[in-house]
Amino acid sequence: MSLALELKNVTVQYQTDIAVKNVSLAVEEGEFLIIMGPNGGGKSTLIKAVLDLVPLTAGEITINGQNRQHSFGKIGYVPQQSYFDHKFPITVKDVILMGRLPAKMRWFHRYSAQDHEIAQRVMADLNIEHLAHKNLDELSGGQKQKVLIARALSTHPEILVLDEPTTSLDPPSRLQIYNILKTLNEKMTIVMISHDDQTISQYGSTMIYFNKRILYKGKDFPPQLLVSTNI
Ligand SMILES: Nc1ncnc2c1ncn2[C@@H]1O[C@H](COP(=O)(O)OP(=O)(O)OP(=O)(O)O)[C@@H](O)[C@H]1O
Repeated sequence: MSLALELKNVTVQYQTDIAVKNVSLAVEEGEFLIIMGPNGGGKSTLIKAVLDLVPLTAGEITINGQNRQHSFGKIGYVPQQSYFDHKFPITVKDVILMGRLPAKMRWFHRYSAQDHEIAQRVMADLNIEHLAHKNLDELSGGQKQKVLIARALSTHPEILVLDEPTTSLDPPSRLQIYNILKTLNEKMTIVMISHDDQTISQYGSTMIYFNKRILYKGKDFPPQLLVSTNI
């Protein structure tokens, strides 16, 4: 089995704060990796490092054996929902099309017929075609989350990275999102930050407990870790 993602001795430091400390991690193709850990423990920084959104202080990250800087389009990213200003007047289809924007955008970018076709297809896959012309702020939390997943899928990624995709969703909407992810996991590797310890047993193939470094990696969530590590 080949590696979808590999981190070797990765450190990320913000000014004086070390958020990720000398982390090494190998994620195999087809894994569903769940990252848990305390607030402020560096989980988001870890995935931002994978996405090339923060510079590495030390170490190396490869995506399918290639340096992370050559991974544009290979990773789909679903950020925390709070990233989006929900009052911003933008339609569902426009949000999904934005996922097709090239790494180096020109001033007047025109979406191609293929971009529109792909946006249509990912909306159909997630059963949200009927929402295409709605504004983002007209949607429920669960619908918004599906739109963000559709946007991430619009580049046909090999890895899908999600930052707490079910926060603030009710249990039925959570279940819908998890089931979508389970189906997607048949075709792609998934890396997801979650505070929902129910998730690991049913959906994740591996979990790590993270606080600046990996304190646990395995198949089960061990609650005693929270006590024994005093966090
Ligand atoms: N852009 C930044 N500049 C400076 N410090 C930052 C920046 N982003 C995060 N940090 C700091 O890095 C540490 C880790 O933050 P990070 O958001 O990665 O943690 P997290 O585990 O995702 O937290 P949460 O569960 O609350 O989302 C925190 O101390 C935070 O204040």
